[in-house]
Amino acid sequence: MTLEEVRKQIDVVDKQIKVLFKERMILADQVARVKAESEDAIYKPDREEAIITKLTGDVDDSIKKEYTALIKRIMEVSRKYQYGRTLELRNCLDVSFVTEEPKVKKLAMLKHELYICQGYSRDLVNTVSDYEQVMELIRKDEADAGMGIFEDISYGVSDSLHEALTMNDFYIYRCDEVLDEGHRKKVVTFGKQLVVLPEHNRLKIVFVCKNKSGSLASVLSMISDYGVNLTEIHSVPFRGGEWNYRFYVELNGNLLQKEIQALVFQLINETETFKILGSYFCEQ
Ligand SMILES: O=C(O)C(=O)C[C@]1(C(=O)O)C=C[C@@H](O)C=C1
Repeated sequence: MTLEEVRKQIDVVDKQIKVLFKERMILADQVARVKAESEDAIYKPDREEAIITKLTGDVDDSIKKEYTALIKRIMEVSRKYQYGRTLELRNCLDVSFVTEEPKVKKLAMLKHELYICQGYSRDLVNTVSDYEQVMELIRKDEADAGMGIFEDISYGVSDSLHEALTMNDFYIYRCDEVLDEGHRKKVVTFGKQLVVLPEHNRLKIVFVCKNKSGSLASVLSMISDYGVNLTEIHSVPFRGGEWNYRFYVELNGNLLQKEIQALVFQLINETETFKILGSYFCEQ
């Protein structure tokens, strides 16, 4: 057979797959409706495992892994579709945010970072020695917001600020690039509430995924399935406890967009822990 002839046959098979795929998505929509009514979880790992075992049992070893990958993928896109449909059917995204930036009269910062203070008079900045204290001042309403160096092009990310935001439920709502003696730094402003403005183009998230093969890959392919660009990723091991990692990710998108809401909804439901760390505008 010539290449042309084989390709013609592939085209025929692809058409058949397309018909069946559309039928399957109609069924996925029906599942989503039933589950939206009963408020049942979309992701059912046991059911997926049972489907894989049943279908792959009689498949030749030479294509078993490939077939398993295909079935997994079909169920992944089925879930993606269901998350989007569910959000249309019932407003169940449990993320609260405000749509106005806070007015900042008093700012809290680390003493040794005062030199990067953006747009505020240094006399009005309350300086302390660690981020826990910065956040404590905001909590006690002795400051309206905090500011700190989040990333430095020469030295990397600030683990302590990432950790403090994660552990204290604080959110970034501004990100400015500052040039300091040739070092480019990302300086963020953060506060007690998640602020989402229409002009924001970044969403910072942190998640922990199951410590098993393919978990991180499936989260990354999920992000890509939504057509969302991932602009930064790094991992940090947990302090103490079991050996596992937190993944910090910056996405290109805005929480007011339906697709981003569906992605967040899926991440909340399919990762071990998930948190939004901020929404902001970034020029880069
Ligand atoms: O059976 C279900 O509960 C479904 O939601 C359907 C389906 C599938 O597409 O086969 C999708 C998601 C679940 O994780 C399991 C299976």
